[in-house]
Amino acid sequence: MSHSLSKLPHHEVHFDRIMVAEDVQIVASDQEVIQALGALLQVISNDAIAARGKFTVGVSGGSLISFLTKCLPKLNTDFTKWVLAFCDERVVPFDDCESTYGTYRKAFCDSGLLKPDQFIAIDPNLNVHDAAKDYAERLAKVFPSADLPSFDVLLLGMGPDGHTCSLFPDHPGLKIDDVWVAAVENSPKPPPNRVTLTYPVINNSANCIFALSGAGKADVVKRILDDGEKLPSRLVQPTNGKLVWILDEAAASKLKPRSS
Ligand SMILES: O=C(O)[C@H](O)[C@@H](O)[C@H](O)[C@H](O)COP(=O)(O)O
Repeated sequence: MSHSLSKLPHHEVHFDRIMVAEDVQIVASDQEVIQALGALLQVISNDAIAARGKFTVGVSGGSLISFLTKCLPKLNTDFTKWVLAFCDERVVPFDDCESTYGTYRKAFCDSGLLKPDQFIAIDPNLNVHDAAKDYAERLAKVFPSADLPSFDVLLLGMGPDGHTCSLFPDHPGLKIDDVWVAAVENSPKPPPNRVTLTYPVINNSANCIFALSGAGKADVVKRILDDGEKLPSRLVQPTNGKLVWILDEAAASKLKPRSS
């Protein structure tokens, strides 16, 4: 079954208004971001495992990895039931320092917390277009007979330009809504060749969690959470799922005061 352009029901993507309630958690520092992220993962993973015998999580690169290295080892969860896929991935060899899977494997498999076969990794030997198609087929094995994958949670980062996954401002990937995984050839954030989940998959997740820290994100956090600017991270609008922003005070420093 190939998730080619014609395969998916056309997913109307309306972003003219913010449709989901979002939970904005502002905590003191990145340490508390890590704690809050861990607390959510503990609840979501145990609920998923109790309900379906497995926990499907999409992970991102960047600073999220260091957050997870600090919080995952403290979780009380059955890691053998975790299935980890990538919200986006760079199409480079796994031993390249830019490989997100390679970084996760070093961080979590060398320590024995997770096993390599718990990760749904890309085939890095394919060109970026074939890697995207192939990745969709790999995801289809995790979500058999599903029109769209429904992850229990996607763990998202956000760049200072408001990108998330490998969906960048003014980039054609933003409009791709009839495949599960899109190819990105000219990412403004190196390396250039990536695959990324598309919004139909992202917005079909039961939970989307942004975990951000640092003053470098303050401007774009304001543009998104106060001004509602339609940057890629703002277009994360889970249709039936929950949207959570975990921000430290530095990242939230330009936000208007919010009622708790
Ligand atoms: O592999 C990637 O590049 C990421 O998936 C990317 O989307 C990342 O989440 C943001 O660029 C934020 O990165 P930082 O958290 O390091 O700022």
